[in-house]
Amino acid sequence: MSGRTTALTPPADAGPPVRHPEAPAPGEVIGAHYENCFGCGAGVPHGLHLEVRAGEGVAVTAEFRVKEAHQGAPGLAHGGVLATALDETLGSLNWLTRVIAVTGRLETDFLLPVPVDSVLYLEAEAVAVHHRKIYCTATGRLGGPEGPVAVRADAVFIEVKVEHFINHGRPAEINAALADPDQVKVVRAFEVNP
Ligand SMILES: CCCCCCCC(=O)SCCNC(=O)CCNC(=O)[C@H](O)C(C)(C)COP(=O)(O)OP(=O)(O)OC[C@H]1O[C@@H](n2cnc3c(N)ncnc32)[C@H](O)[C@@H]1OP(=O)(O)O
Repeated sequence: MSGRTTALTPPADAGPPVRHPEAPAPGEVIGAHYENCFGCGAGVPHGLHLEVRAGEGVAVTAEFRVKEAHQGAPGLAHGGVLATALDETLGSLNWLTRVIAVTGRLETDFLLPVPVDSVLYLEAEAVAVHHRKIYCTATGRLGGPEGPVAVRADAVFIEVKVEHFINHGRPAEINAALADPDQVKVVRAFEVNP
């Protein structure tokens, strides 16, 4: 055992998440953070193409239309794809706090089958912060933002430095992302505070 705690329940001395003063206004489309991101990028033909909007506090909403390329069983979304949709929505919270963080733990409940062509209405919220750990939760509903919950997740994201990506990412993509003349795109590729 490493001795480190991976629990999804915040410790008693955890604090509230803090919305960055320049976070997008509630209702504003946040947009893709990186065009080659499988979750949100327009450059990935079979990607999820999530459209994420800022919510109140440290919360976001997103919509994901399930396509044929996302099947597991015939006519139904693959569970791993649904977990990806939850993960990507949770990852978008980074842009509201302007903290760079990656998924450490993601625990998912699959409650209802999700058919191809249906729209999953996603919502994610950061609930607590303890040092580098951000505790957050997400749901995906069918039929509308108030519909029945089909999938849900609890997660712990871990704050990292931008070096996490620069040291571990394939150099071709890292160099291309850093070379983009659009500085907002550069910082968003790594969800870094500009
Ligand atoms: C740019 C944004 C894109 C968003 C896309 C959607 C989000 C994603 O999918 S991100 C990609 C998937 N995730 C990854 O690739 C992460 C891979 N893992 C890692 O790189 C490392 O394990 C990392 C950085 C998470 C932690 O490593 P390290 O920095 O050494 O942390 P470490 O010092 O061990 O632990 C720090 C704290 O985090 C906690 N922690 C570490 N790992 C976990 C875990 N898996 N679960 C819960 N807590 C954890 C530790 O308990 C410790 O807490 P405390 O301070 O209370 O003791």
